[in-house]
Amino acid sequence: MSKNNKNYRNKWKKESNFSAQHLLISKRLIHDMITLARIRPTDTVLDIGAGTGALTYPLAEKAAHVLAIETDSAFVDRLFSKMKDRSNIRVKQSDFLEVSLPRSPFTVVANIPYSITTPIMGKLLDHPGVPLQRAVLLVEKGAAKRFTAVPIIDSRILSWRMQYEIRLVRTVSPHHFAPPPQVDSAILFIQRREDPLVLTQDHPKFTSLAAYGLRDPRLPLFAALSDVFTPPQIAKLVRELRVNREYPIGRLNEEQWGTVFHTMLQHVPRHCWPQWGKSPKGRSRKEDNH
Ligand SMILES: C[S@@+](CC[C@H](N)C(=O)[O-])C[C@H]1O[C@@H](n2cnc3c(N)ncnc32)[C@H](O)[C@@H]1O
Repeated sequence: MSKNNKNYRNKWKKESNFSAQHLLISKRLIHDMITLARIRPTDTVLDIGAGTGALTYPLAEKAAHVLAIETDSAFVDRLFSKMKDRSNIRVKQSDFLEVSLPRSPFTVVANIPYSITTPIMGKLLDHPGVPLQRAVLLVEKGAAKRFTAVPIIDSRILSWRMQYEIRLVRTVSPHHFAPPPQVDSAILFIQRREDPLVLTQDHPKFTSLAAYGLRDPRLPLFAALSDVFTPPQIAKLVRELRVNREYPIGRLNEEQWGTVFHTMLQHVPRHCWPQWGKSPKGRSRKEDNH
């Protein structure tokens, strides 16, 4: 390491006490993220892990309100000292995972702490009643790939994607940050679906079906769902899905899962629906052949 780099690292270490504080230093990237978020003058925007405000201040120029959440007290002091003339910024020194989310529609634009990416995603996306409209997040590239993977073999991610479109916009190299992280990052774009594939009130039923159906994503569809649907129902279902009964369940897309779910709601007696953490009771072969 060169002497300059060493000095820089030591200085940085003194300033922060958390090794994942990779601050954004690319004006271009900040501009691109905010443009992607299509902020309107009436919007409320959350900046999760605001750091020294690289995103917070430009966001405040576009939005009605910006809520900057940050745990590090040194960063919080800097955020306060720089916000004098900005009355639409609220700084909250808090763990994001402990914060109450707004009850009215909001957007998130953030370079989040990578160490808690999945808990952050879960807090934003697990409950469709949370009025998140859109999010533009910088995350580790590996995580972005996992959230946008095709086929979808993770039932929690599938449940998110029934409510939200999730897209990996582009890879971001480490030199956009100081200090640079050891991994590539990516811009993740999350947009609430105008027509969700599952209604908010049905979401818990869907998450139970998804967890059960994807318990082994390699299973052929007829075997994976044999406790839920009767053989004639499976035969009709696979025709609608335009696949054959041997098709691995882990290869269904979001729209196909929507069809499976709505067929279950319509034609399968309630006592045969999977319940969270339990196997379905099983279909008796004598049951009606809808
Ligand atoms: C990757 S840095 C981003 C900083 C800033 N947004 C930027 O782009 O320059 C992540 C920030 O999240 C903060 N942080 C870490 N854990 C947090 C948590 N649980 N809640 C809120 N902020 C957290 C860190 O202190 C750090 O400032």
